[in-house]
Amino acid sequence: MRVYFDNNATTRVDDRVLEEMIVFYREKYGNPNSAHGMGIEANLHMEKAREKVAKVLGVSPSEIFFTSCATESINWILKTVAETFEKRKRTIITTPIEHKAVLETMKYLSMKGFKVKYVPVDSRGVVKLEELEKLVDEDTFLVSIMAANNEVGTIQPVEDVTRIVKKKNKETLVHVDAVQTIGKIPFSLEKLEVDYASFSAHKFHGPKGVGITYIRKGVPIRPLIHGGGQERGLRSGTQNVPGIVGAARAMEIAVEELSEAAKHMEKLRSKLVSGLMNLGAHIITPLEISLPNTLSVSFPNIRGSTLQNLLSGYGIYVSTSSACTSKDERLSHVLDAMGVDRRIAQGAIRISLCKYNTEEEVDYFLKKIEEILSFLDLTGNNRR
Ligand SMILES: Cc1ncc(COP(=O)(O)O)c(C=O)c1O
Repeated sequence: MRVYFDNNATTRVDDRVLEEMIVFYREKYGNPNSAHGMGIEANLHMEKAREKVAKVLGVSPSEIFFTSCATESINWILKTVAETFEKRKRTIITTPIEHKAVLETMKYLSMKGFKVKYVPVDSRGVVKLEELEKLVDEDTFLVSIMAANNEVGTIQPVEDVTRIVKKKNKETLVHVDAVQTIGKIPFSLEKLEVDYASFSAHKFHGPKGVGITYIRKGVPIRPLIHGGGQERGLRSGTQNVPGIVGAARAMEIAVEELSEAAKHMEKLRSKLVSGLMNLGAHIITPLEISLPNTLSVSFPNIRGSTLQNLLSGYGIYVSTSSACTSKDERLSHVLDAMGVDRRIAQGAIRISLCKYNTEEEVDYFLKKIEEILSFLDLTGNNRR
């Protein structure tokens, strides 16, 4: 049996998405920037995809730009917005629990002479709004916050964040890393005072290699990648038409089937929570304010990486922290910022579910965890 419980890292492409994409490899493979019939055809489908994405997010198609991944979208926004403000304002604010795509870009900006401020989070991983209010000042040109955390699943009060930021300084712009929201919780930009947002198709049963960037009409932005002037002169490079078509279809499906999928994942997660608690696990994820698919748990006396390896031997795939950093033995920066006890943090594994997971998989997982625990108790190996 193969059990894939690492859906915050990436997801299986939905068959319906794959089916739509294949046509654009086999038949409609024109370059969307070519002036002839095949180019026009590809362009038409790409623009239809842009319209679909815009509709789902409640914005205008002219505010949607396609990139190669969310990491590119985030780099693009943070670096070029900083560049446009360079001579007037130099403070940028974020949180310590962001994805490395944000944190490493912030490090780069700091090296370039920008002042990066971090708003602390509480023990559940929720940003401290009163601290945010204190930090935003006249010099703050951008606040970047994630809508939901990839490691523990905590959902941020994005609406309160934007309200507080704009109240304190109406010129401060807001970027939301919304990568983990689609297909898990309702997320629309329609009523949010957000200026930029980033998404990634491979996180919601779409293909790898497609980032979706929202840039509100009229806000500052410059190209990060220069060349042929695609994406209205702001992101050069021939667009990934099959990927873009797939991304739009995946987003449409994710939103149409959200309530059913969320209920299903929540049900499986509840079963996992009670099963794991019976085995002595410590639940890290703040269940009531988190993504329904995410569960960060820790067992005393077993390293998360050891448990991950043993589970992998049974064909069960979980992660110890985010996929980009899980080969790194250092403690998770997210758990550290939440003030999680070192022993608990060392034992943490992340289970992240999707619509395809089943009760049988949960039962198999719980059975194998129990076997591993009793084996370790018997042998006394692998203890910290
Ligand atoms: C919250 C968050 N932001 C950004 C990213 C980066 O996305 P991509 O893989 O599309 O670059 C990820 C992926 O792990 C993520 O979870």
